[in-house]
Amino acid sequence: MSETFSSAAWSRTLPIFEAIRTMPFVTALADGTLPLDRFRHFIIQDSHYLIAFARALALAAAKAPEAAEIVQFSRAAHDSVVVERALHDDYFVRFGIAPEDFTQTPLSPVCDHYVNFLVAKGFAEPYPVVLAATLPCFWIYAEVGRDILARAVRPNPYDAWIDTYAGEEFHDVVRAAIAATDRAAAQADPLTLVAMHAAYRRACQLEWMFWDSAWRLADWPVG
Ligand SMILES: Cc1ncc(C[n+]2csc(CCO)c2C)c(N)n1
Repeated sequence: MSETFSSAAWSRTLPIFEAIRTMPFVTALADGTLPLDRFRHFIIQDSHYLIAFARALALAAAKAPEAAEIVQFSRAAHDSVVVERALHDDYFVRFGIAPEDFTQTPLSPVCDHYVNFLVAKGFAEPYPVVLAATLPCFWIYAEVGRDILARAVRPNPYDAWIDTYAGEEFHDVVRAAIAATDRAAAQADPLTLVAMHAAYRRACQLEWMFWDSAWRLADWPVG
């Protein structure tokens, strides 16, 4: 049998994953030394991001060829909004982010790019490419979560965040997203496969940039 899309995509982008694993934001999150302002920046931006991610998943659900996949991706869209609400109800309170801090903070340049990338793929591309664009969000997060868990210094101010993403329940969702993407790739023509790999790589790059943006407290250079 030929190699699956997911294993080819993972090995082609391994240097990006390695770069994410070792970046200052992720390292500081694991050892508990991450300055609060950087975590605050990250969760405010993530809150914006999760809504767009949900929209892209809902578009994937609408394009899915099988009823089971409509359920799978509309449930993932639902879960993404639930995670977003939990950020407000739990993390925003815990880390001292007032509702107006959120409403008055626009999307950072990187978040804006990632959001527009996901929504554009959702509207303009066929089902397999939409899945490839959304897969790194699931997969890289799960692997980074696992990796952080393995070296986390406990107790850690970010324990709750770490435990969510390293949990087995989340890994089941990730495995299902990988399997659906591989099924879609197995039916895809060569040009669609090329587009899938390009979308997957770009999303990996944006995952790296998202953490980096929070570490730098990045904002628009002119306002
Ligand atoms: C930039 C960024 N990338 C990935 C995730 C992870 N994530 C968010 S929702 C979801 C699936 C639905 O629960 C996953 C995997 C994130 N939070 N922020």
